[in-house]
Amino acid sequence: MAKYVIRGGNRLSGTVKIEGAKNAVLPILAASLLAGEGESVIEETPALTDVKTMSEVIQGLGAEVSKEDHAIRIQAANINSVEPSEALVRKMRASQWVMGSLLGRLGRARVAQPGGCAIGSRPIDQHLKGFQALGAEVETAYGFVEVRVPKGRKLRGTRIYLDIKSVGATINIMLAATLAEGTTIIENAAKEPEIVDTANYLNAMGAHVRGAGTDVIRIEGVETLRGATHAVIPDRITAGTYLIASAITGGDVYVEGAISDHLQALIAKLQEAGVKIEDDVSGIRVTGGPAMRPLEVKTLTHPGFPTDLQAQMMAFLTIAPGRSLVTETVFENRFMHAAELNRMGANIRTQGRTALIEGVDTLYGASVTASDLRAGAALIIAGLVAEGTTEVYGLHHVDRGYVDIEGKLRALGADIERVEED
Ligand SMILES: CC(=O)N[C@H]1[C@@H](OP(=O)(O)OP(=O)(O)OC[C@H]2O[C@@H](n3ccc(=O)[nH]c3=O)[C@H](O)[C@@H]2O)O[C@H](CO)[C@@H](O)[C@@H]1O
Ligand SMILES: C=C(OP(=O)(O)O)C(=O)O
Repeated sequence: MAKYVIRGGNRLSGTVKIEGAKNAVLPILAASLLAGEGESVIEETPALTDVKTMSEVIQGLGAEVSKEDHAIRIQAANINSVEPSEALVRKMRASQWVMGSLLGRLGRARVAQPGGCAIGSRPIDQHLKGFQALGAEVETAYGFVEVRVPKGRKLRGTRIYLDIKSVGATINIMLAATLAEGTTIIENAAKEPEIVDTANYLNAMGAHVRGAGTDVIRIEGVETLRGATHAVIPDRITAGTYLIASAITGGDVYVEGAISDHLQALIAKLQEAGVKIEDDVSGIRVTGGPAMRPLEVKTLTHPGFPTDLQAQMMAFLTIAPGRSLVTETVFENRFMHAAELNRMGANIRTQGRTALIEGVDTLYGASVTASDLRAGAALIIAGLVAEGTTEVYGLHHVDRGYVDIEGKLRALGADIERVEED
């Protein structure tokens, strides 16, 4: 079992470079299955376990996949399966996105049903509602979802209103609709930058997707798509994590590659807490901190405050003077880090979807466990300022979304090491 050992108290300073976004490269790899001809080259892909898993998922379906440096090359002409490996699908929820691509390309997909996870039950009813509206038959049985275009028919474009602004459903429906007959309009679509990036890749493949990044996405179906070269956008959640990590230590860090437009909600909140933020075309500089004032933070879909930065923000607020309030509106159970932060001396009370944080003067090192990816990031952030030594377990979660976080934090001056235990 691996753990991070962190001796808190060092101020971070220097430059950290941000890699490609996990949540963009995953749907883009799924989208690459839509290419009936030609090679796709996906550049700026981060070396994460989730990216490896998605590469294995599409490889298992017959795609030829090779990796060189930060690029992944995919040839999807000879897809020969509509059933991704159950073991891989169960490892990672994002593999649900191959459903949209396989349905669009081959008219059928059979995919293991995702279960709930540490942050909520996460149903996929909106994905399936969209596929049905496009004319697919949907059957769920024996732990699998099967979606199929009836014999002799094609997917037909239509108007789909999402009851919930779901990132996953917006992308899955967009993927299937690219090769449907006629025009699909997704209303109440999610607007995350990763959806825009996926749409940009689809358009480079020859798709006609307009409006990604707004509430209404319009997709005019085309006959075929071909491979394309695309560079993935920088990871706004990783960037936000380093901004918060620097701020809690009162540091001075330049987050290279971070796009301030993608991080407006976080930047506004850090500024409200008294942290100084400056941005230029190449990145964002954060100076000062920790928080001088408490905050009220409510997670929302983009451009609201991202749920994927909620845990890290909560860690930041544990030592903010006064009483902060965090409300989680996206996932129903995303506070498991609160109890672990309390083990480090924080004073957090959760009730339903709200967490009340009474700022304390000092956090103390403890042995804590990450329940999910961002909980892991939050515990590392707390460890950076805790008195004494913090041990963070559950690193397989952290490896899903952060490339060499210990090396990057060490380069900024943190005392952190990864220790492999028997
Ligand atoms: C790989 C990836 O990109 N994951 C991101 C994606 O997850 P994901 O795509 O799973 O998140 P969604 O936007 O779909 O989920 C938002 C909310 O809608 C609910 N819901 C969703 C679909 C559905 O059919 N029915 C339904 O009820 C979910 O349970 C959740 O409560 O967006 C989330 C919200 O920004 C991020 O936290 C995740 O990091
Ligand atoms: C929740 C996340 O990812 P996933 O949707 O893959 O679980 C995340 O990136 O914080």
